[in-house]
Amino acid sequence: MEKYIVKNIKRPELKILDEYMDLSVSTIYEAQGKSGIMDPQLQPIISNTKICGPAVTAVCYAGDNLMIHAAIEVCKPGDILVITTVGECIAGMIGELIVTALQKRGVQGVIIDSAIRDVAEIREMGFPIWTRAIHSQGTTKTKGGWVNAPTVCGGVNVCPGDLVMADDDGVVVVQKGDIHASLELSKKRILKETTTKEKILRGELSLDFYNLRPTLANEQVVYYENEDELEKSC
Ligand SMILES: O=C([O-])CC(=O)C(=O)O
Ligand SMILES: [Mg+2]
Repeated sequence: MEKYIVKNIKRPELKILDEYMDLSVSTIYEAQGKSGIMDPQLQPIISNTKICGPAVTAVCYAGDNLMIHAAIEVCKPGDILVITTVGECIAGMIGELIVTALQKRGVQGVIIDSAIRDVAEIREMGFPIWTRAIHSQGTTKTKGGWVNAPTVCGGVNVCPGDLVMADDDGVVVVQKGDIHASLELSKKRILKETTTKEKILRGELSLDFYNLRPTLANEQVVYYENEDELEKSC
């Protein structure tokens, strides 16, 4: 299979990325019909952080980070580098030095379906990464692969230029062609949740406004007035 690097990709407009920043991973995932969410084992190394931007992808061979070095040159400010490997990999594919280079290019953050190292330093640098593992084992820089090829990260298809959002809840991907529709659906969901929250704050019970009492009855869940009544029935 031909190995390649695509230097220029189409990215979503900045205006729409700004609008997405008001959303969250869980909202987008729900609005997309419960899809696009990565494996929850990809965890953030810094909490209370949200990133949202176009995906640049790097596909490396396990234990070799040559294609990450090649990807750095292709990244533009605001990009999110999505790194996957051919073959399972728990070696520390990126560390403080690569993160220094990524920060210098204005990359917002990294999603990596393998491992990283130098975590204390990267936290200190305030650079957000969602990673499957942390491991000090080093890598080689000898094997060709792909930059800006379609890939699968954390179980989700990612194409270059897709929108990636990551926050404390995980990582979600919005395919390029769905960006406008997902935004509208997400906004609708936020409106609905705002109304629900207002009801909760007014003291309304979710059992009533979701009309869940018939469901409890259908599930044959029985109410007792107190523990004595329960004991008597046993
Ligand atoms: O150099 C590497 O291969 C990974 C690393 O530790 C760094 O980027 O600092
Ligand atoms: Mg290092």
